[in-house]
Amino acid sequence: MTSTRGLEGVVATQSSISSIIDDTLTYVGYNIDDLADNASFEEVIYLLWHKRLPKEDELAELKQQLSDNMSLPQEFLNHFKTYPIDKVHPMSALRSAVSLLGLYDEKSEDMSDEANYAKAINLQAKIATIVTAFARVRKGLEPVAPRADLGYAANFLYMLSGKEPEEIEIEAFDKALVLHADHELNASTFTARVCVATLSDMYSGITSAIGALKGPLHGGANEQVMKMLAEIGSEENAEAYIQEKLANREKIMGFGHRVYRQGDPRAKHLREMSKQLTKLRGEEKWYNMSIRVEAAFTAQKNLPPNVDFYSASVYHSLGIDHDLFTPIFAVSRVSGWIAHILEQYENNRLIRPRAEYTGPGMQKYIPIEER
Ligand SMILES: CC(=O)SCCNC(=O)CCNC(=O)[C@H](O)C(C)(C)COP(=O)(O)OP(=O)(O)OC[C@H]1O[C@@H](n2cnc3c(N)ncnc32)[C@H](O)[C@@H]1OP(=O)(O)O
Ligand SMILES: O=C([O-])CC(=O)C(=O)O
Repeated sequence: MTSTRGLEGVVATQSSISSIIDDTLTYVGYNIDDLADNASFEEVIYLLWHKRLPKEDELAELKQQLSDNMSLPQEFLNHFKTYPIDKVHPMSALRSAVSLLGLYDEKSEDMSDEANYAKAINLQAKIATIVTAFARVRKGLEPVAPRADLGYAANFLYMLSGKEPEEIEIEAFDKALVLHADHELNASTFTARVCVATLSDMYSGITSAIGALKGPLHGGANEQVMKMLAEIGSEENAEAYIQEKLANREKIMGFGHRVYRQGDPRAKHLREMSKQLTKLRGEEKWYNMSIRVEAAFTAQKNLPPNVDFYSASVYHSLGIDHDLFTPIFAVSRVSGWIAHILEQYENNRLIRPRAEYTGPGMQKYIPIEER
């Protein structure tokens, strides 16, 4: 029995949700470039959950269901406010809050299709409210209630700032949500599938997935990218900074990928968005710095930027706190996690691989006084 480090190249399941073939990403057969340019996040949610694009009335119904379920129960908010949330990372708060959400759902253990769909809507709708409420409560501000007349992306930005977002902000944020929604069997999606393959409930699956997304080798990289850009500080420092990090054999966050070889197709969209938004804000330095970091890094290592690299300067330009970048990834990716959880339930088998044992051979127990 031999093992493969990090399960590289191992095909662990079948899925008809998203594919990465020859560096091309598709959701249910639609190229991500096509979706990024044309689809709204709500359309993508529908696509991932139903494996087809919605008709107008179906999309309207989904939007209504999300809107109807966005508000958090007052008891939940009261409980949430008792956390020491000014001291914790928002991904830790989100992980615990999603777990808590399960306690407020009387049907959390009901495994019928209807109950699972209701859980899907509840999670997708409320995750935006949880992240934005957290962001405000930790600053001593009251949460802002969602507005029924706003779409998902607009509502997120509105609940975060309390101000009606500009059209360009809504479009950029919506596109970022589309780009992050699903990604085949990435670490957090695999985690969600492993969890629910024991026939555990959807809240448990999403809570586990949030824990996996949090790490800096996965979704947590976007926050680290912004930290790096802030450390670099000015465009002229980019090359020297990268040289020093590489000389110390440190990883540069936002570069490299387990599956893509020529590059992550999502990065070019985020690069363009970063260019536009930093210009709009008069803060081109973040884009210019990112371009110089990319050039300096790729001149040394053949590892192109991944989805996390340019999303950092995009979210920064939208005025979002840096430690909310990964929770925003979760707000989008929960749509993909849910699709994979539903697919897992549909044709379930326990996921239980083997380990190649590398410990000592058979030993005889030695009584404690003789050791
Ligand atoms: C949404 C997402 O999850 S996208 C990924 C987000 N994560 C990051 O951006 C973190 C930085 N990148 C990385 O750590 C990696 O590229 C990963 C985790 C994404 C992929 O990792 P793996 O496929 O396991 O590759 P692994 O980490 O083994 O790297 C292979 C080699 O490339 C190097 N390498 C990979 N990524 C980087 C990087 N970002 N900076 C410097 N070197 C790197 C490694 O040091 C290693 O070199 P070595 O063979 O000389 O030791
Ligand atoms: O697929 C991966 O390993 C990581 C990734 O890019 C994602 O989850 O979007």
